[in-house]
Amino acid sequence: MRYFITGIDTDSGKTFVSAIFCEALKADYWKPVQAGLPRDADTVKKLITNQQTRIHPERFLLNTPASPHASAKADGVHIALDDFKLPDTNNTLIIEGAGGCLVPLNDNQFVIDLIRVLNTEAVLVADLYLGSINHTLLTVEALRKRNIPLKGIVFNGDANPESERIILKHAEVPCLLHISKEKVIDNAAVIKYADLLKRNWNG
Ligand SMILES: Nc1ncnc2c1ncn2[C@@H]1O[C@H](COP(=O)(O)OP(=O)(O)OP(=O)(O)O)[C@@H](O)[C@H]1O
Ligand SMILES: C[C@H](N)[C@H](N)CCCCCC(=O)O
Ligand SMILES: [Mg+2]
Repeated sequence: MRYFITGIDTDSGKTFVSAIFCEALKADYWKPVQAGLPRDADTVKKLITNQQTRIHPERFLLNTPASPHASAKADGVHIALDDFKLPDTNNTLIIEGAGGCLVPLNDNQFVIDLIRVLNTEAVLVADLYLGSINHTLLTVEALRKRNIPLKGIVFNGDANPESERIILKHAEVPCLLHISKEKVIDNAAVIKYADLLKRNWNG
């Protein structure tokens, strides 16, 4: 199985959630497009403690922390969907996107097109700021429109029961995990949430 961790925006918590999924499922990790440093792959490597997870190299490692289409242009590189080949592994694979679903890879193609061609289920990370209901439901609608299966939503941030209720009602998918604001993001935080995820996980 493979899961594409997407978010409702950049900085929604995809890397933290990817580390939690890798830890819970002892899964491999792949960030196909990294724009700027630090490498999310390095962050995940530091955050996990299981010995089974393998970190696969990025297909595009770009210099500028910007939208991949712009970051690629600055490096004189062109990203095309044909450039991506799934890493060679039999293990469960966690794939992390860049920013949200409609972040451009080039002038015509988006992260959401990469999710589709990689033929993966998506997991949506939704942080809970004011405005996130709209961003979350728009993302769900974009995934639906392209027939991309959505495994569920991970809510990230201080609990907001009314936001979560209305999102889940319309998204018609389960909440896989709820992450609170943590003082420190470290191995212990990842293990704590990996244990919670395993309780909710139905494979
Ligand atoms: N629940 C949380 N509590 C405290 N800090 C958090 C939490 N979730 C995420 N963060 C912090 O917020 C920042 C952004 O999170 P993260 O890097 O996971 O976002 P991202 O969605 O992966 O962004 P990108 O689009 O750049 O890949 C990081 O510094 C991360 O440690
Ligand atoms: C550099 C950053 N941390 C992400 N990797 C890329 C975010 C692209 C966001 C583009 C946008 O939606 O405006
Ligand atoms: Mg990230």
